[in-house]
Amino acid sequence: MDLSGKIAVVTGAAMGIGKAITEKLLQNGATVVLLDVNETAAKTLMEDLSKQYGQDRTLFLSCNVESEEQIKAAFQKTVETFGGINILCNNAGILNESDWEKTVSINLLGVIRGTYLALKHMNKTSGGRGGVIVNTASMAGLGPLISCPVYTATKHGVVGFTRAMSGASTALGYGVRFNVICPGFVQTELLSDPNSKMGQFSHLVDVIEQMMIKDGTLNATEVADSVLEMVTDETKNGAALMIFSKGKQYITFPSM
Ligand SMILES: NC(=O)C1=CN([C@@H]2O[C@H](COP(=O)(O)OP(=O)(O)OC[C@H]3O[C@@H](n4cnc5c(N)ncnc54)[C@H](O)[C@@H]3O)[C@@H](O)[C@H]2O)C=CC1
Ligand SMILES: CCCCC/C=C\C=C\C(=O)C/C=C\C/C=C\CCCC(=O)O
Repeated sequence: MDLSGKIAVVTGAAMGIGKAITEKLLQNGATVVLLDVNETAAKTLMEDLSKQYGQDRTLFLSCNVESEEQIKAAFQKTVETFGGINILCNNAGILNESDWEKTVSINLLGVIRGTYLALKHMNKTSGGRGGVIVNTASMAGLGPLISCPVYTATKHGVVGFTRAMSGASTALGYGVRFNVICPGFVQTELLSDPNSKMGQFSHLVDVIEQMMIKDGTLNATEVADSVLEMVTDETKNGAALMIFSKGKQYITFPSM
């Protein structure tokens, strides 16, 4: 899939992995709409991006993925400005075991909200042009991060939702591919101040630190390379890609 002229929407685009995905898609010719709640970080990034890629290749819209109304308005604005949506990266996520309902609302419900609302514009059976949706899960979507049970649950949910949507989209002729990335530890803000984020499980931080030392860490650009692969490789549908510091591997799930 050639990305020139393609319209991509990235959630949680102002920082970390979302920022790296945005830059990767721009480098490869796409136009990118950045959605985020952090207006300060987004505005600084936008100044940079418009200098590098031109004002007409990017648009920032303040959008909280907890709000159906805000996502709907952001997609509507995207379609009015650029004519459609070809690519959606549901990437926004947090780690907060104390406010675990917010973690579910952003990490899992945000992906579901984003997907259903984007399909209204992308689904070929309702006048859309088809395309691809790539969701950001985590290695914690495949195995337990013991200090973060709710984060783990949301990421398992994202993996399951993506795979089921891939099957549904194929069966119903939506023309939309669905893939999911499962990165290991990535050097971003999400890893900062773990004690405060793990709530009642903060005494397990040492165990996670040992895991991190053993497994190593990725940088966000390495993760974005994998997103690009899943966007452009049209043979990938329903794929889950594990990304770790020593390489990457597509997951084989038991057949049902
Ligand atoms: N950093 C890591 O070790 C790993 C992160 N991930 C996942 O990658 C995704 C991105 O995380 P990072 O870049 O690491 O974190 P980050 O904290 O650096 O960036 C997250 C971005 O999402 C935005 N955001 C947060 N809540 C939002 C909301 N309600 N609506 C819209 N935007 C919102 C933030 O403002 C920020 O720009 C998350 O889904 C995370 O779970 C997955 C595996 C490992
Ligand atoms: C210094 C403490 C770091 C705190 C960790 C914070 C965030 C982690 C975010 C992730 O998405 C974690 C990524 C990878 C590890 C997850 C699970 C590993 C389980 C895999 C297994 O062994 O089965």
